Amino acid sequence: MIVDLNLQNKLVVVIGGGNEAEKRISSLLKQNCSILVISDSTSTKVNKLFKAKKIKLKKQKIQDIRFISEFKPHMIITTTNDKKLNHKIINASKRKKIIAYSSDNPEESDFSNPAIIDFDNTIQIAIFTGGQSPAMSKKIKAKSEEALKELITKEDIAQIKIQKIARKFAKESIPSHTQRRECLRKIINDNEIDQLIKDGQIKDAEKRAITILRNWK
Ligand SMILES: C[C@@]1(CC(=O)O)C2=NC(=C\c3[nH]c(c(CCC(=O)O)c3CC(=O)O)Cc3[nH]c(c(CC(=O)O)c3CCC(=O)O)/C=C3\N/C(=C\2)[C@@H](CCC(=O)O)[C@]3(C)CC(=O)O)/[C@H]1CCC(=O)O
Ligand SMILES: NC(=O)c1ccc[n+]([C@@H]2O[C@H](COP(=O)([O-])OP(=O)(O)OC[C@H]3O[C@@H](n4cnc5c(N)ncnc54)[C@H](O)[C@@H]3O)[C@@H](O)[C@H]2O)c1
Repeated sequence: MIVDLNLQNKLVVVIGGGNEAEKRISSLLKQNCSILVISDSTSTKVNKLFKAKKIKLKKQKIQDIRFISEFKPHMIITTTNDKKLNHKIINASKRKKIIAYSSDNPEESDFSNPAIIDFDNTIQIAIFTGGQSPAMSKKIKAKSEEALKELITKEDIAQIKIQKIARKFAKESIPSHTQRRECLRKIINDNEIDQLIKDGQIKDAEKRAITILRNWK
């Protein structure tokens, strides 16, 4: 089942600082969570992220699971090339009811990582084969990305941003769920908003959406 984790303001500990850590960290960076990497050695990319203050880093070889009680993370991702250690960490996380992921142990991890096609940090499309073939996920991602770029336009992304503002306003000003839905649909299908977005007049498109909301009865 593909779900979206809410990691807002949570601490995520990543053990290991190699290739796999890089992949997991780059997904986490989009989540507005704190990231602490603990690893005895780190790749250039991980070092750069530390220098840019995007992540915290502890250069340390993990030998036991004391870091769990020390940092009390919400989630633990272990990416070391030491299978025994990864296993020890995932077992301890489970005992402590902490969400856990191990790069070499999909069966015992609490979640999986699909291949993600991202549009402007606004739309994410996931490709997943249920662990059958990561390489095929990668291939299908590359194929789909080209086709989807034709389908999903800048205008769609702008409309999503307008809808975000409009939904907040609608939740405060229109009490009925059915009416809110109708009003938001009207904004999506409004020709004037559509044209303003196409002309790059995003502020005016937002204003027009708010006018529709204000006049809704
Ligand atoms: C899609 C993607 C997303 C991402 O990683 O973010 C992803 N793997 C990617 C690439 C990739 N990974 C591997 C290869 C080499 C070929 C091969 O082995 O097949 C390639 C291809 C390449 O690199 O070219 C090796 C590998 N992968 C896993 C294991 C462990 C095991 O199977 O036990 C091993 C063996 C390690 C070893 O041999 O030591 C396990 C998983 N990999 C998953 C995701 C999950 C299932 C996803 C699904 O079913 O769709 C799962 C189950 C992990 C999970 O639970 O999250 C990303 C491409 C996306 C992109 O590039 O955008
Ligand atoms: N899920 C996937 O898609 C996928 C893909 C490739 C590899 N893997 C698996 O992920 C694991 C890691 O692969 P990688 O390519 O990132 O390896 P890597 O060698 O690039 O990185 C391993 C990192 O772990 C650190 N480390 C090792 N022992 C440690 C310890 N005791 N304490 C702290 N840090 C320690 C190393 O310093 C290094 O930074 C492998 O077990 C591999 O089988 C999974």
